[in-house]
Amino acid sequence: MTDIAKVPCTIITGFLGAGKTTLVRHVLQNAGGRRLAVIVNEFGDVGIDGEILKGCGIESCKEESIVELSNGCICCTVADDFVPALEGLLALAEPPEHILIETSGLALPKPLVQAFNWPAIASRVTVDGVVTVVDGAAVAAGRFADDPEALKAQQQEDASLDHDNPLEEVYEDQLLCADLIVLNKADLLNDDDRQRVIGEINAAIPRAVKVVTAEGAKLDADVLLGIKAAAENDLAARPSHHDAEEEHDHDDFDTFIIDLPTVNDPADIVARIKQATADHDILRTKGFVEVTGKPMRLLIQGVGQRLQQQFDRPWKPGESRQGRLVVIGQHGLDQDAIVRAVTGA
Ligand SMILES: Nc1nc2c(ncn2[C@@H]2O[C@H](COP(=O)(O)OP(=O)(O)OP(=O)(O)O)[C@@H](O)[C@H]2O)c(=O)[nH]1
Repeated sequence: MTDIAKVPCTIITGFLGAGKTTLVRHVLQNAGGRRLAVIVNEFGDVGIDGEILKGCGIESCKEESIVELSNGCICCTVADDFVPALEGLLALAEPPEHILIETSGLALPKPLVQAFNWPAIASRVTVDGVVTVVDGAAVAAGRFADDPEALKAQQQEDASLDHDNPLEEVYEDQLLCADLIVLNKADLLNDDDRQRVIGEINAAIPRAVKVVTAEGAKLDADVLLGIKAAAENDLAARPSHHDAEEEHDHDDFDTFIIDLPTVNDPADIVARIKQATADHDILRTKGFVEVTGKPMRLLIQGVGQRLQQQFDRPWKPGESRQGRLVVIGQHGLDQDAIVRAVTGA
């Protein structure tokens, strides 16, 4: 049972680029009168997600209600960052009625749920639900499954190898913690793929969890909020690959930022990022760049080889127009080669 005196919090998790920020933005824009606040955590931050959310254009959604945590993955900075951020929101003159917490795409949600049992906050907040956003197209393409050929080669080399696929582990941890799963990017799935992916998700979770399909993460706030799971009291039902560990790290993944030169034609930089993504198996790119003669900056979002770009807002007076691109991939990225490929230098 959820204690009605506690402020409900919804944790929105899901792998890199699944559509978490898109979902949070949609909820903010369709809040149905709820006073919401957001804590948003980015891995490899150039402040893209926070800015997208602050630009939601809703009058009732004040900037002070959107807190960015960019000091690493939220699951590892609970004491230093997350708990103080939550306390800060609760101390606002008009405290939120519901808090959305967007984790980074590499965060494990369970340590965050556990944090709700910390004495400093335990009596004041509860996890209303863990919503896991899934990139349907990425799952359908086998992004998180083991590559059978690679696995065979690994095992031939060392039969005792405890096989470990970091992408799959993060993805599964996020599924296993869920109270609701949003199968997003339905526009990129045919009916057969959708059924297959739903079947795979259900098979991966030992308890019954509802899966809803969405495009652009457009779901009614009433579906997402008010689940009343009190997940912090239900940790045993949410197994994690990292249960046995005192601490975990994110060494399996690399991130770095590339300074981008001003471009004359957006098509060139987009083509270069696409090529670098393909050549180096990059998981996620996001950032912005100045285009010669344009008063707006160009926002670039890449999830695997699928790239989207749009002029998102005018440059602010006095603002640095230095373009920046965050690159995230599995450990071992060839940073120098990627910088050369993207900048054309
Ligand atoms: N085709 C398609 N693209 C989508 C959909 N939902 C989101 N996207 C796009 O996917 C990209 C990533 O979306 P985000 O909402 O930023 O994903 P995220 O999970 O917050 O990403 P990280 O915070 O980097 O992990 C953006 O370019 C979105 O426009 C969808 O339903 N269909």
